[in-house]
Amino acid sequence: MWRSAARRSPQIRRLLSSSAPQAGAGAAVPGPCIVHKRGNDILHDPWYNKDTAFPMTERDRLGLRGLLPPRVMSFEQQYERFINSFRSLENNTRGAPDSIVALAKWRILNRLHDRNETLYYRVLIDNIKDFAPIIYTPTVGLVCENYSGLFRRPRGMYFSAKDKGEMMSMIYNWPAEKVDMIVVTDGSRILGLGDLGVQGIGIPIGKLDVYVAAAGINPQKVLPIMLDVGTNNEKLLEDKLYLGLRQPRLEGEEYLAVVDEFMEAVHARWPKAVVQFEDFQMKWAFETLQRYRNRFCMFNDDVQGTAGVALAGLLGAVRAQGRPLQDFTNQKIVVVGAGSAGIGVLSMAKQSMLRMPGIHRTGEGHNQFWVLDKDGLITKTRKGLDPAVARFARGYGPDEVPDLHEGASLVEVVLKAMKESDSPRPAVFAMSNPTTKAECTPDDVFKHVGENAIFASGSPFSNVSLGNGNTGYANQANNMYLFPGIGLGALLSGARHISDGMLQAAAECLASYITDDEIRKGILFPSVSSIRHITAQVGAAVVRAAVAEDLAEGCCDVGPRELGSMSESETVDYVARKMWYPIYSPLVSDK
Ligand SMILES: NC(=O)c1ccc[n+]([C@@H]2O[C@H](COP(=O)([O-])OP(=O)(O)OC[C@H]3O[C@@H](n4cnc5c(N)ncnc54)[C@H](O)[C@@H]3O)[C@@H](O)[C@H]2O)c1
Ligand SMILES: O=C(O)C[C@H](O)C(=O)O
Ligand SMILES: [Mg+2]
Repeated sequence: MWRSAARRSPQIRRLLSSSAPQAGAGAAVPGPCIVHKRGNDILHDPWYNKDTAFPMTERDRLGLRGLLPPRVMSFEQQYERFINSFRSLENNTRGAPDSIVALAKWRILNRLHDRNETLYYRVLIDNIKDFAPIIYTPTVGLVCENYSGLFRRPRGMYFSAKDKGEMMSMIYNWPAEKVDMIVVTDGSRILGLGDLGVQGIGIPIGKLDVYVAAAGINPQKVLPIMLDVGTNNEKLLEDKLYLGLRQPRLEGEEYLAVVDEFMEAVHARWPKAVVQFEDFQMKWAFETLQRYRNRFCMFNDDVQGTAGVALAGLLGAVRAQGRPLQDFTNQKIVVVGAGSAGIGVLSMAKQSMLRMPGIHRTGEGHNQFWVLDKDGLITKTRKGLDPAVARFARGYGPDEVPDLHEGASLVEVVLKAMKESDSPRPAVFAMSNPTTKAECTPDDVFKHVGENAIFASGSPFSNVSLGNGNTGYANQANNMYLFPGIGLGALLSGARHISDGMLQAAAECLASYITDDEIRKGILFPSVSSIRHITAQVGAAVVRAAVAEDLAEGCCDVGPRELGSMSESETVDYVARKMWYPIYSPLVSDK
């Protein structure tokens, strides 16, 4: 039933294998790179720095002779040296509290990032499964919580409420001439940790590291951004070390004026940059998405990226039950949390159901969704509902469960709404991040729901041994499987904006990635180790959808007509070839 053409293409596998030097680089021997500086300035620039790997000829050319120890190390030796020190750190911190170990690992990677980007991104790409939990979820949450204390040097840009009227010129302070990918937050809802104000900058940094590792976006062309409009976090406001504005958050028109000015400034300098909104509290997540999505090439990852990943997981759960995909329209779905993620998931699930062949429902009369927030089940009697949530409130109708009331608890909803469920494989997705905020663990699920359950979580967990040699799979349902491909596809297609069709194509591509055999075992998502391969597929699906909808304007010297004439596999090859790959280039000084 399900094609996995993507997986079976040996040509693409070869092209993208992360150990091959030509992977995504387009050439085994890199071309020279012109550098506008000399001597120590080069050693202190992580983009050009090669540490002890500068060959003697280059040391002479660039005024480096004598500034480094005489021995020239190879890239492979430097790589091994780093991995060895990382492994000794692991050994030396065994038994220490988890948070201490996590921060120590983050520090060693962060120091390499500050010093030598080529080596940093290569170790990240090659070890993405081990290192993603450090530079991304869950450790990035801990880093954000402790950001003001951990701060050593800035990364990215900071626009604050005090910069009103200045942003159009400030944007030119960024040293890179070209920026392709921006991730911006206002720090108001950092993972499940709440309002962390300026400290939320760790999230755009982590997301963009994933962009480089997964989508091969050139790290010189990424820009993490913090919009500091204040914080309502009392603890931070009182913290003497807090590095952000010590004022309550701007609200209403004042808030929107800051975001408007920022978006105009970005657009003026880099009209083709893709902007990803990340970790905005719900009201602003929806409002800014509506406000900008038809004017700029932007998307909200928590609403739209998450929705696609959850949809791929839900479709996988239908397949795991041995049912045809159309059966998705009969699945009962309970969503706990009526925020940007939960409502995003429901909207996309509903859209996908309505697109299924033979489905002509308007959605009003047919409702197999139950949504709860911190006050329990949401019904139409709830006062002051956000319009985005109101669409999913329970009311009265043929599909209503008569004895479920406003504010009913999760236990009541599951026991009553699911009473008649005949699902042989119930699926539980504990999507909240970081690990400490997960709704439940895989151990809980396989113990209480049964061995046939299907489990996924936002933060990584280990698989569970079920006895008799069987494994309960702990899938990671994280938007990292989609946002890199959405951003890359939007960039390479030169899309004017990011449409629902492009997002749907991304989700369907991810859903079709997994084979029937894997699905039967309860594996819903591929291993994070294949993230570059997945992203090439997702990116290509997004490019093709943009072309089909006539939204593509092309990128660099590849116009919409050429994109449109590419076959499916040629599009994947094209996307893969566009990926940057870390390799030392010969440096030539123009000074
Ligand atoms: N796995 C992923 O890829 C992914 C993507 C996006 C968000 N998330 C995570 O999902 C969580 C929610 O994100 P969001 O953007 O929807 O946040 P949000 O702040 O917009 O919404 C949170 C919602 O949860 C509800 N809630 C809080 N405590 C609750 C409780 N005890 N019981 C029931 N409902 C409760 C709130 O009422 C609100 O409706 C966060 O932890 C975030 O990190 C994960
Ligand atoms: O950052 C993540 O790991 C996923 C998601 O964007 C979140 O906000 O939790
Ligand atoms: Mg997020």
